[in-house]
Amino acid sequence: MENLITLVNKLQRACTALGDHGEESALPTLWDSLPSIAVVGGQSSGKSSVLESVVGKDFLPRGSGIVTRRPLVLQLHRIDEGQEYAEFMHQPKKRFTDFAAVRQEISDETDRETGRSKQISTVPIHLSIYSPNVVNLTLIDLPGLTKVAVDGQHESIVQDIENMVRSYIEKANCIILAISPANQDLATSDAIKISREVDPKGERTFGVLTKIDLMDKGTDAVDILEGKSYRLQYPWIGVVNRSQADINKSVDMIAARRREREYFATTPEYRHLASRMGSEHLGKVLSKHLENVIRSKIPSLQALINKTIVELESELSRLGKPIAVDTGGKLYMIMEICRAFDQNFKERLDGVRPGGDKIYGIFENQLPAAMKRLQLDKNLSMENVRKLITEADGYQPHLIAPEQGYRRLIEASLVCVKGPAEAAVDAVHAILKELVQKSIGETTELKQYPTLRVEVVNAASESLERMKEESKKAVLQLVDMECGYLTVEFFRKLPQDIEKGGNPTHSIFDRYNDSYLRRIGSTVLAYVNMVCATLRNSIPKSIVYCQVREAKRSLLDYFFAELGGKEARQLSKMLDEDPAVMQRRTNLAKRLELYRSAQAEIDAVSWSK
Ligand SMILES: Nc1nc2c(ncn2[C@@H]2O[C@H](COP(=O)(O)OP(=O)(O)OP(=O)(O)O)[C@@H](O)[C@H]2O)c(=O)[nH]1
Repeated sequence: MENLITLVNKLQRACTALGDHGEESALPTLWDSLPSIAVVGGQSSGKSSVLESVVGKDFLPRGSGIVTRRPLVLQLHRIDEGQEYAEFMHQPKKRFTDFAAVRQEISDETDRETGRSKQISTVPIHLSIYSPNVVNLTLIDLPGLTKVAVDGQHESIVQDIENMVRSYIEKANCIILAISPANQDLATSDAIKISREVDPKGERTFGVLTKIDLMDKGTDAVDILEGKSYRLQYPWIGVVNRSQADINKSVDMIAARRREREYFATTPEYRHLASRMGSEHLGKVLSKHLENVIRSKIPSLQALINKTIVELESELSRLGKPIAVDTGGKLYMIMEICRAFDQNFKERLDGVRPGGDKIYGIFENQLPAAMKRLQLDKNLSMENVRKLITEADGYQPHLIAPEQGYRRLIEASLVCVKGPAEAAVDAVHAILKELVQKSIGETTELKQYPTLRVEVVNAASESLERMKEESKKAVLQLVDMECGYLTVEFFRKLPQDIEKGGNPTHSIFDRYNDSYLRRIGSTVLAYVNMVCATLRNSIPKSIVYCQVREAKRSLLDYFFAELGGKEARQLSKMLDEDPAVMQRRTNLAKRLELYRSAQAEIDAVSWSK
C-alpha cells in the first residue's frame, strides 16, 4: 500500500511539474488517470478541521468568511522517523517545520495570486507534508460552498465557487469527501447536493458527518450514521473535531483525537458504532479505498504510460538526433546522414526501392526506337552513292572495289547514330537526377538540416553532370571507333565483283551502271545495320559503366574529400538546425525520461502484487 500511494504522489508531482495537468497538453495526462480525494463542504462545515485532523496538524488558515480561496493540493507522505516538515511546490528548496509558518505561506500565496481581494482563483497551491503521524494520501481542499456573497465580493462568487468545486469533483477519478455538519438539516447539505450531482450512484463519495457533539440535546445522528435516513454507497463516518474553544485554548491534535475516541466509545448512542467512527478511521478507510482504486487502474495507467512513451519516442526520432558538440562528432554525423542518403539512392538503382527500372526502359525502348527512326538508307540513294563513289575515286577510278567510297558512305550513315546515343545519355542523366531528388526527400535526417541538404543536392548534381559528360564522350567514341575501323570479315564474305560494270572510256558521270551502284548501296546498308545492332548493345554498356555504376560508386566522393578539409565553424553551418526544434527535442527528452522512470516504478509495483 505504501508503495502504491508513494508512487501516485511521485507521479502526480512530476506531472504537475511538467505542466502536464492542463487541456493544452497534446499528450494524455497522468494527472487525469490518477485518483485524488477532494474535500467538499459548505462554509464552516468543519472542512478544515477534518483535514487537519486527518493530517494531525494545525496548518490551515482560519477565520470567518471565505478563507480558502484557492484549491490546496495536499500530499501527505508518511516517513518512518524524524521531524515532520512541509514543502510547497512554489518554494521547492524551503522546508517548513513551523506549521504556523505553513499557514501564513498558504495565506500569502493565495494573496499573491488573487490580490488581497476576496476573489477566488482556480490555480492550486501544492503542499506536501512529511510526517510519521500521517498515512499516504493526496487531498484537495476546495473553497467552501456558500450561499451569499459578503461585502466586497462580486455577486458571481457563489456560482464561481460552485463551478470550481464541480470542475474538480466531476472528474471520474476524484474521490469525494462530502462534509456535512450534524447540527444542520442534511437536506440543506451543500456537500451532499453537489456530490450527488456529479456522482449520482455514490460510487466515489464518502459522507463525513461533523459537529456530532454540537447537536441539540435529545437528538442524535444514529439514523444518519447507520445509513437509515440517507443511504450512501459507503457507510457514513462521524467525527468530532475541536471546537472553537478548543482551538482558542490550543488543544493539540493528539489530545483531540484521544478525546474523539473516548467520545464515541463512551457515548451510549454511538458506542456500537465506535470502531468505524473518528478521524483515524476516516484516514484508514480513505487510504484503503485509494489503494483499491489504484490497483484497478494500474493496467490502464501502464497502457497510458506505454502509449505516451511510444509517442514521445516516435516524435523524438522524427526530430532526429541532437547535433554533436565536437568537430569529429559533427563530421561523423554528416557522413552518417550522407551515407543514409547514398544507401537510399543505391537501393533505387538496385531495385530494392522503385525508380531504377526506368533506366532499363531507355535501353529497351527509347534507344532502339530512336535508332530505328534514323532512315539509314537516306544517304544511299542512287545519286548519292554515285556522287560519293566517284568523288572518292578522285582522278583514278577504282580498279577492284570502291574502298574509299565504301568508307565515306558508311561514315556518313553511322554519324547519324550519335544523336540517339547522346539522347540516351541525357535521358539516363535525367532519371539519375530524379532518383537523387527522391532519395534526398526520403532521407529524414536531411530535413533537419536545410543547409546540408542543399550542399548534398549540389554535390550529387555536380557529380552526375561530370559523369554525363564522360558518358557522352564514351558513346561518341564508340561510334567513331566503328567509323575508324571497318569489320573486314563482312567484306571478305561478299561475292567478288567480277564485272564492275564500269567503262573507263565513258564520261565520269556514267562510269558505273545502276545495278553496280545499287549493289554498293545495299552492301553499305547491310554493314551499317550490322554495326547498329552492335551499338544498340554497346551504348547501354557504356552508359551503365560511365554513369550508373559510377553514380553508385562515387556520387559523393568529391563532397567527402572536401568535407575532410572543413573547419568546425563550416561544419556547424551545415548542421544549422532550427533552435525551436532543438528546444523541442530537449523538452521531449526530459518528458520521456520522466515517463520512463514512471514506467519502471509502476511496473515494479504491478509485479510485486
Ligand atoms: N464542537 C465542534 N466544533 C467543530 C467541529 N468541526 C468544526 N468545528 C468548529 O467549527 C468552526 C468551523 O470549522 P472549520 O473547520 O474552520 O470549517 P470550514 O468548513 O473549513 O470553514 P471555511 O474554511 O471557512 O470554509 C470552527 O470553529 C471549528 O472549531 C466539531 O466536530 N465539533
